Amino acid sequence: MNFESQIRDVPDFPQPGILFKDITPLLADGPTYRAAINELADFARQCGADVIVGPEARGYVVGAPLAYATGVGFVPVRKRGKLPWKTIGVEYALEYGTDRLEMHADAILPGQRVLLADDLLATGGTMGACAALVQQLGGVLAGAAFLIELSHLGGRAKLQGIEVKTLVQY
Ligand SMILES: O=P(O)(O)OC[C@H]1O[C@H](OP(=O)(O)OP(=O)(O)O)[C@H](O)[C@@H]1O
Ligand SMILES: Nc1ncnc2[nH]cnc12
Repeated sequence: MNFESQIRDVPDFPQPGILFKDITPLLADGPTYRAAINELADFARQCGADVIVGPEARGYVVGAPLAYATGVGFVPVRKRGKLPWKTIGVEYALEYGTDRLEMHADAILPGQRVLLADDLLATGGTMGACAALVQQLGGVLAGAAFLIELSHLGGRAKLQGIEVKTLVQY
């Protein structure tokens, strides 16, 4: 399946100098979206994932169908102030800005095998923060799955020791 042909480049979004990788054409094409999730689901099964963790918002369009496909649960990571229950949180840096990510304090059980999922790995700030949240709760990082990797931004360095699967690399 040619995933790359369904990813649109948008220069200077959301700010000058950023080449934004727009996945909405891929999501809008049913067979391509399904093939992408199926490929990442095979990886999730190989990792022996007990639960999928994904950050808002685009992490949900990868993480939630992966959870459904593999029959495990999904845990949302949200930006500050959005989760209703007791949370743990971590500050993180993005390719364009900084923010705080939070997870419910009871979301992961100690020893659970966690697969991290998102649409895109850039600097690794988001996934590094998700990994830190999982580790704070005693989860085991079983792997990390993405549609896209921007290799020149070196995000894998923030996921050392974790098996990483990406479908399209730039
Ligand atoms: O590897 P990084 O440098 O952390 O960048 C990747 C993250 O940036 C984007 O999310 P964004 O924070 O723009 O939020 P969104 O999903 O709500 O658009 C993307 O969906 C990843 O989560
Ligand atoms: N270049 C990029 N395109 C789309 N999403 C991103 N998240 C961080 N960097 C991005």
